[in-house]
Amino acid sequence: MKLQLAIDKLNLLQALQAVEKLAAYVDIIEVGTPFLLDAGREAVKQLKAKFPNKEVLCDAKIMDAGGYEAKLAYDVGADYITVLAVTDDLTIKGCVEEARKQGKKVLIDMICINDFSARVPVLESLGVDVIAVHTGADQQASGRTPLQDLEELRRCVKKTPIAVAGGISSKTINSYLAFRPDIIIVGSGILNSHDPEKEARLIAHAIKEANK
Ligand SMILES: O=C(CO)[C@H](O)[C@H](O)COP(=O)(O)O
Repeated sequence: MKLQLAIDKLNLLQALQAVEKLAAYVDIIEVGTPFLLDAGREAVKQLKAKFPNKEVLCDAKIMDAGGYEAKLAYDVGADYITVLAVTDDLTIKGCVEEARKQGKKVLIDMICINDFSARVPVLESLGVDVIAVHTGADQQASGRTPLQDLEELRRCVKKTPIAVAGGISSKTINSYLAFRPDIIIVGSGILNSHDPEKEARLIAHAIKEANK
């Protein structure tokens, strides 16, 4: 089980400084969508250059032009790109083909998918590397969490690694660990905490215990 740190609301300098302090606890560094809009591919490039032993995920939330957009991210050092499960299968296929060419990975974001039992087998047949349930920031504001979605994804998936994102913190992590996701994605839980290092340590410790 890996910890992915989602960086959404920092600028590039703040992100480089934050990862410097948190790197010991983190397996995957996520250039979140708002951060990508703010800093562009330079964020992926600089984080990969500064932390070559970490995986870097570019949360481009691709919706069209799959192969082309995936290549833009992989070419600057991304190990993973994200593509939305709601999009056309051809877009996902384009991302997977580019990933296979470059030895990289595709993470599918299930945001706004309601029928998991219909969509998950198709995604698995397309050869995606990770399927993630995700309660978005706007959905979180209405009180939703990704816990039930994770439970359902665990039931529907046959072979693909799974991930979970959406408002997770050290206080709630154990309920998610019970479903054994392969990647736990945490953003605001760590970066908005009054002590980000302590929060990252607590979460990494919970994951380490679950991995035993
Ligand atoms: O993809 C995202 C927003 O679209 C976030 O990166 C993801 O939800 C994790 O952040 P948080 O833990 O703050 O919810």
